[in-house]
Amino acid sequence: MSAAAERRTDASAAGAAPDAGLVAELEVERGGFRLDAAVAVGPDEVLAVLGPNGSGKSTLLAAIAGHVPVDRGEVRVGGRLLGGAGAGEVPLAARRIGLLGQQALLFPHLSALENVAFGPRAQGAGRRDARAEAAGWLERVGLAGFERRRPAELSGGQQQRVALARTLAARPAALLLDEPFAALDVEAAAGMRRLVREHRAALGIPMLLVTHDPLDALVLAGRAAILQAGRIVDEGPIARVLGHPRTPFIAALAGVDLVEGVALDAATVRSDGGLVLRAAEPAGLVTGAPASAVFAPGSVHVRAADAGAPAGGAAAAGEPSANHWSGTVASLEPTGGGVRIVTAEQPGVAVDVPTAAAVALDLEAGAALAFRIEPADVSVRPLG
Ligand SMILES: Nc1ncnc2c1ncn2[C@@H]1O[C@H](COP(=O)(O)OP(=O)(O)OP(=O)(O)O)[C@@H](O)[C@H]1O
Repeated sequence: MSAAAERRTDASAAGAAPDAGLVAELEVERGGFRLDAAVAVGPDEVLAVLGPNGSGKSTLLAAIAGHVPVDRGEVRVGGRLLGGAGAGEVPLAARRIGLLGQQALLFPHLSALENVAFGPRAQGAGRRDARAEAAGWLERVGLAGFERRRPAELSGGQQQRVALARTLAARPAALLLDEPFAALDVEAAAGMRRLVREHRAALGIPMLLVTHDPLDALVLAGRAAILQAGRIVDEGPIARVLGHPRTPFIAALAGVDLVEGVALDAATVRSDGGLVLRAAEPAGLVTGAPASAVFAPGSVHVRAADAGAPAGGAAAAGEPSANHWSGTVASLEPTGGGVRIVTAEQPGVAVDVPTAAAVALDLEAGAALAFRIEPADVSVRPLG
């Protein structure tokens, strides 16, 4: 089995039979970059693909769609070989893998109707039938009456809806979306999100969604795979992947603090920076083994450090007590309804306080603060 296959995202874990959906195992070399990844998406499932810039998300989708050459691997939908190194003989149009990107990329010289009719025509439909089907799709995406307009006569949001209609009119067996909402304003993006959700559910086809927005993943997908430097480093139900991130990138995306260290006991993690975090429930940590703790920046209680008191509730022996720490303010950033505090002693840990608390604390750079978090607000896990 290839390294990619060993790391294949597991639709069966979500109750789906992977062979009935989209299964891709791919190795791609591209300008010094190497992608070695495998995904499995159930027949009626949405998998969100998240990852930092340059981690290979677009390359993964383009390789599945057959737009970049694949060194090794294959793409199957419903068990049919549709792409990959051995699929050279399957013409692109016959692969029936729909790819919708950030830009609509419509044919500029064709009307909206002719753009959408292109797929049915390429699949052998007669001119009249293809146009009737295209008109139906334009109506479904809310563009009845816009049939004769050229792309240049449509707004960006309307163009993207034509592109969605064009993709779906080609009756894809699988749908790949590469940040399709990124270039749209808030209202147009919300409309597109709703259309994608409705139509994908109606078609019952596997969908891969590349996004930078954790809300897109929450609203549209059931599972998420995290790509980093061309490899999938985490995969699972959205709630677990975002709720207890395994990488600093996802922790930042999900807006939580991730602290890595070693386990002191089954429920306690000590970071390299000396922070000791204990969860309310034992979580199967093995003493001395790598482990991580996660908490929301807003769940931390903050007070001014008592002059002359031991730092942050440290015990007499100098060992910090669990869930207490102290620090001096290194930076203060405004957040939605308050202030984000970062200390010089724990630069990787953000703490959020509401505006009223920030005012009461008289926050300023260099201020000495004491922090406390309830065990019930800490989640711990083994690392790796
Ligand atoms: N056409 C190309 N030719 C050569 N290398 C490319 C090409 N497109 C992308 N790459 C390289 O492949 C790597 C992965 O890029 P890719 O666009 O897949 O990442 P991404 O995760 O989608 O990034 P982003 O979030 O910025 O869109 C990058 O190192 C990039 O430089």
